Amino acid sequence: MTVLDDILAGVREDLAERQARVSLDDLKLEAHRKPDAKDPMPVFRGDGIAIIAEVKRSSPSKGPLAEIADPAALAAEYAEGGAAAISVLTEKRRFNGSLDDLRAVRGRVDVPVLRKDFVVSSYQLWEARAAGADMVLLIVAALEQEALVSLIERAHSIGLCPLVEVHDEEETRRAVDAGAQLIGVNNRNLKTLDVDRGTFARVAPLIPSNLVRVAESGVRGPHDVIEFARAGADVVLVGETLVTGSDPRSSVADLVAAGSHPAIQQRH
Ligand SMILES: O=P(O)(O)OC[C@@H](O)[C@@H](O)c1c[nH]c2ccccc12
Repeated sequence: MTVLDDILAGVREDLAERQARVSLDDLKLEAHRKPDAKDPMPVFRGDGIAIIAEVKRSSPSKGPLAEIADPAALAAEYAEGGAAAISVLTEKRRFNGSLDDLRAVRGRVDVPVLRKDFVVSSYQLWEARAAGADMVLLIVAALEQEALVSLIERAHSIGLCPLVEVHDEEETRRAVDAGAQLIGVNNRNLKTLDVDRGTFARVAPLIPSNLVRVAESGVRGPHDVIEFARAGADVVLVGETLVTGSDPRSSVADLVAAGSHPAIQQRH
């Protein structure tokens, strides 16, 4: 059993509990009352490298990372530093996240918000929209191809922008075939939790150049942003470095500045 299988088993149990408490119809009603979702794609395709900054309390590899007393205040600092979007972990058991964290962040920032979780059912897409998310993560390694295709389509129809996550060549082919427009290459293998920063550069060439490429995980600072940008990233997603650092606003600003370095060739 891989770490991912283990996480997914917990996710399914928690999901069944929520489904027993809140009907899909009620969720849909709540989702329809929300203002329209914000489309992150124009900014992701714009000048410079966009930074997605993550609210991450804990990780399966390291345990607790940071005491985040006020996730909305942290997200506001990220946005002030120039983050193009905010990612919020909502998985409970391994990441100590919640939809309450997402709602709090949504209430504070104007930039698009990503629900970072292990989505296996369209119920979770409605939950995301009802909590005010604009984007949702879909992990190829966690989904059969048919489910991946249908969750991508369903996300679009709800107004959510799916970020489709891969970590090898085969998963990348599946993501492209499934119609993903925004593909995240996770430098961390979710089956072993190992980080290999070479993953992005290896896999990115398989992503057609009209799609948007996101480099995820393992960013220690501006230097890594420049490396991923040189390897073809349009967007870089950063968590641990920001939550464990002392000044999230200026840390994000430094990453944003690195991403507009003149040595980086723009692809779009
Ligand atoms: O903390 P890091 O190494 O900067 O990584 C952030 C993000 O990429 C990571 O949290 C992540 C990427 N894909 C995921 C899928 C599920 C949970 C978490 C993740």
